[in-house]
Amino acid sequence: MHQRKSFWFPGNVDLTMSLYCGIACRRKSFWSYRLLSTYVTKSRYLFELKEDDDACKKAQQTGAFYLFHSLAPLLQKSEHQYQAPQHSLLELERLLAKFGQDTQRIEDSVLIGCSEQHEAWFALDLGLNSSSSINASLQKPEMETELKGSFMELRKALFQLNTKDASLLSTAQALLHWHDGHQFCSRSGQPTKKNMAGSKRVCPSNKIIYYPQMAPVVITLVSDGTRCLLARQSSFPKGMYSALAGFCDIGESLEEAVRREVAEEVGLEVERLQYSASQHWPFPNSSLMIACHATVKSGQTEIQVNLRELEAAGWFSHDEVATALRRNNPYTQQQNGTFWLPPKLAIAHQLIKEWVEKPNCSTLPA
Ligand SMILES: NC(=O)c1ccc[n+]([C@@H]2O[C@H](COP(=O)([O-])OP(=O)(O)OC[C@H]3O[C@@H](n4cnc5c(N)ncnc54)[C@H](O)[C@@H]3O)[C@@H](O)[C@H]2O)c1
Ligand SMILES: [Mg+2]
Repeated sequence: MHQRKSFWFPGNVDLTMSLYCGIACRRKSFWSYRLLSTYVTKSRYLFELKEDDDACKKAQQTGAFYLFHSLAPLLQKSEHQYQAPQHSLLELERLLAKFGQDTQRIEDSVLIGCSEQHEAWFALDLGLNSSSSINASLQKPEMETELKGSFMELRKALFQLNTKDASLLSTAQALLHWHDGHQFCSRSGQPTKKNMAGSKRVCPSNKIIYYPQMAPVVITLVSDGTRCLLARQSSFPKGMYSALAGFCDIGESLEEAVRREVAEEVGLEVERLQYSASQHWPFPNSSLMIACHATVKSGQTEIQVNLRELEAAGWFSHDEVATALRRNNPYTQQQNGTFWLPPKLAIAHQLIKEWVEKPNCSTLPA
């Protein structure tokens, strides 16, 4: 889920293949497609499915579907983990027929990715009211029995999924959630219509196009050179402390948002800033978490907690944080009363871990 530091070539992109592809594209010959890297052909295939409703419908024939009920993904338990089962179009049609539903409902599905072999992946919610089908939501317990799994709240399940499923289901849930909340045009009040892939909705009366949105959020680990600042909101699970987070205001740069949020929440001014990584976060609505390290001026470390935003904030030593990372088991720590950190999948955890490994990471002026 984490997008690492390089903006242009994330970790798994083969640079040689990308350069090769550049040459192939300029030649424009029939064999150029064969020279494109797997990643490029996959990206272009997904782009085609978003743009072309017929191609997307065709992709459903050989595609795989992830099922949801009222935004909770269908999961099956295997040993220590949960996994998200896939269903073929045929299996889905049979399931809908068994529950007296028409196959029109499949048009509510959204495209969430594809395999390297171009098997397209879709997500479909069987619990939300359907805009394509007149039938109401399907009964959850009956569906769970039939599907040999359970629809689990994503927030509870996310940390027990493998990285691929966690990322796919977060994308799927965010997209299904967005469609559910954008059924009508805010200008005309008329029902909007989604394209086959679910990458946009259009108002048929005035042609306004609505695209799925994410809110940018900055998350900052503030350090004074030797200690880092962790805080908690009253809504956090008992004992959990995290880095400072906040939504960007309209018109703000990333740097401005970091400075303002730190000032607002703990009354400090940051001096130096370094971008670390980013992450899509589906709760409560889609956010793009942008993680940074920042440093306060030495001697200006007195925290003034904004109690409208936070319950508590404090400076933690390198040893304290390193120890908390090593024993990061929320269940035992809640009982012991010791503080604990967000789970591995959350970008806050990665940011804190990065600081523990390299405490002087904030080097750029804010
Ligand atoms: N993945 C992670 O590691 C991680 C860690 C911490 C926080 N987060 C996420 O970051 C988000 C923001 O953190 P925060 O709650 O401290 O933000 P915040 O400090 O900006 O405070 C939230 C308040 O900001 C206002 N606000 C402004 N724009 C908003 C918008 N677009 N949507 C909702 N509220 C908006 C609301 O009044 C809201 O109550 C949260 O949704 C949280 O789930 C993720
Ligand atoms: Mg905040």
